[in-house]
Amino acid sequence: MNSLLALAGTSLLNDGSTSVHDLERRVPGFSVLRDFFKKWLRLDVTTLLTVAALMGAASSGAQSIQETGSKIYWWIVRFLTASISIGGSDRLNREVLNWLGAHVLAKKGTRILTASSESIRNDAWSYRRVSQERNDYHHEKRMPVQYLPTFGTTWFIHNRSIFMVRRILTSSAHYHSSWTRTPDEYAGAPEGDEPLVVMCLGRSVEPIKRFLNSCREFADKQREAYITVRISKRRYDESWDTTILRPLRPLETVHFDEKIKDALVADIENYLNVNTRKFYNRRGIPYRRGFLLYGPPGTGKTSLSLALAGRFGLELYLLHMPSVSDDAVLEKLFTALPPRCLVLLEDIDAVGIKRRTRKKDETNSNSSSDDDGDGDGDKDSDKDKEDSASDYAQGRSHCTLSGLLNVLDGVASQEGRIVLMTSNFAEKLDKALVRPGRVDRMIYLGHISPRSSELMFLRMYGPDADGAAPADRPALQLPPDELRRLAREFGAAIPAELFTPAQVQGYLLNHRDSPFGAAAEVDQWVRDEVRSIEAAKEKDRRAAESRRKKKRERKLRKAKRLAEAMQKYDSDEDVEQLRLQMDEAKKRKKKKGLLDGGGAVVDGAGLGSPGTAEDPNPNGAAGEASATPGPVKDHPDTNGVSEGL
Ligand SMILES: Nc1ncnc2c1ncn2[C@@H]1O[C@H](COP(=O)(O)OP(=O)(O)OP(=O)(O)O)[C@@H](O)[C@H]1O
Repeated sequence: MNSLLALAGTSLLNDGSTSVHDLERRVPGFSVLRDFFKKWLRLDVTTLLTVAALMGAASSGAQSIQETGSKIYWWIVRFLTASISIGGSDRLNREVLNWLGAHVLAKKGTRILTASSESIRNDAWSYRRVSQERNDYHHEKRMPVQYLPTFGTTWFIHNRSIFMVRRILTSSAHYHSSWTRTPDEYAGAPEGDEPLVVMCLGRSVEPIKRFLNSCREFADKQREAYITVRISKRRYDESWDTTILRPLRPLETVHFDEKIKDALVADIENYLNVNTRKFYNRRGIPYRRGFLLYGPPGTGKTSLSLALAGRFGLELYLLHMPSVSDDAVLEKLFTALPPRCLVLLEDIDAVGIKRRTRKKDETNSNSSSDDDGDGDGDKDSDKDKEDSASDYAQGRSHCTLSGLLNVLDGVASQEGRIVLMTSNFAEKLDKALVRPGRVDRMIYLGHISPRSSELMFLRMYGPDADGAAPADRPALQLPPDELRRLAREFGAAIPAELFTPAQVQGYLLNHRDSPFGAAAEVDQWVRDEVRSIEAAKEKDRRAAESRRKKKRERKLRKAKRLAEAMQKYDSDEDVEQLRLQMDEAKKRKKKKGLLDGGGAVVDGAGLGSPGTAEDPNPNGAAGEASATPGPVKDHPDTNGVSEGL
């Protein structure tokens, strides 16, 4: 086709008739085509081809001019500017873009932008919580739409220097744009991981370094009102791939025993002190600190962790243990932690519980299963299969306890970080996990006290932190004395150690616009809640009773079967033979049990197994904790932190 156009092009410049002849010679059938066009469409094909050829020549001329221009441009750029490039995944990349969004794009009236409704992805809480509902969403703030530079170059003046920032297109949008010749900025939206090149007119990189510092300072200021939470969202990815900003939560808004709170804050303050690090290093002690926050759901374990991160200006690295696929992933995530940060391991009891519980069950039901000898092994293996299928479905952790212990204080474990672990079932935790060095303090967060309920009431209806009336509810401006009186009444109506703070908060939220209503209806609410708690207890009691009854019946049936079998043996030899057979069956079963349950998981006496024969520590601190929801002892080797709301 190109040669045809070239030939046709020459035809206009040379003598027309010889060229047509030439064309006919080179393209057989050309004259037939020409006659057809002439007769039916009244068009002269030769002229059409000539015009097209001229346009092609002009375009390739323009292309080569463009290429030359581009070469000259880059030569000048290289000669006249200094530059620093920033990788797509570097945090600085995002900080530069944010700075440009706030300082350049908004002011310069740029016409080609990219928009994001989540300046930083905000979907960390989307992973499944298996056991309970959260009531935490009132803290979430909707992110305003943020406008950022799109692909290409943004130029601006900063501190009297001329800067250019190029956002480089690397993704599949490039393929489309080069294929369709669409300019990059119209071909697709940046995905957020495009590299940047920051250029500055002049031959020194110093102005760029200063500019990058400004971007960092600006980002720090923006962050002051937020906590940065980093999570690993993709199940089989080993990086902290998602960052979310959560509004700062003051420690005062997490209600529990003030003395314990102060002790905890002082402990962390002391740990973060530069002299403490030196102290640890000089004495060869690994510089790490671990805390276990435990108690029923909805008592503030997560809220306290977020508040502590805000209080100490630390980034929070959050791992929901049931979502961690295996030890290798856990190890890679821990290796990627920065030296100074707060790591929150949620629902730590999900690790290694299954094996322990199973083993315990086996021990408890040893005698009955021994007597059985009736193919329980098959049932066990079926149950194993069921369990792992359900693990898979529910996203339960496949990490082993030894894997977890290894990342907590193994050789490769990062120093200088604080680990907070949360658990609803501290009694199921292995002793190896909660030993000092891994867990230095255990803090029980329990049911709410009348005093904490009173404070929660004040927080709900009082003025905002800056002393202003609640901005969204200006009508709700109670005189301070009136507010305090209502809060006292409310607190007095809440029975001690019965409700979780989340329950009380839920009630108050339902009366968000009516402090008088909240105070007036609280007695009725308490009565209703107590009734439903008692109904639930009664239901549990009946279910337990029915389980016990069934177990008794099973045992009776077995005893009957045994007695019947015994009647068939009338000599001492027969009875002896029967005894030997039973012993043999018992041994077989024991051996099988050992093979099934042995070795993979480090087992230990649970915190909450006071008084069992195997438990070397029948009075273990958390054993008491689990037995009663009241104040609980601290780790025996640490200054006692015990807590009751
Ligand atoms: N001690 C508390 N003080 C103030 N608010 C609380 C407290 N405990 C819980 N809440 C409120 O209840 C909700 C749930 O709290 P949070 O998620 O911190 O509980 P949790 O103990 O971590 O629960 P889970 O064990 O289910 O993870 C939050 O909205 C929080 O504000």
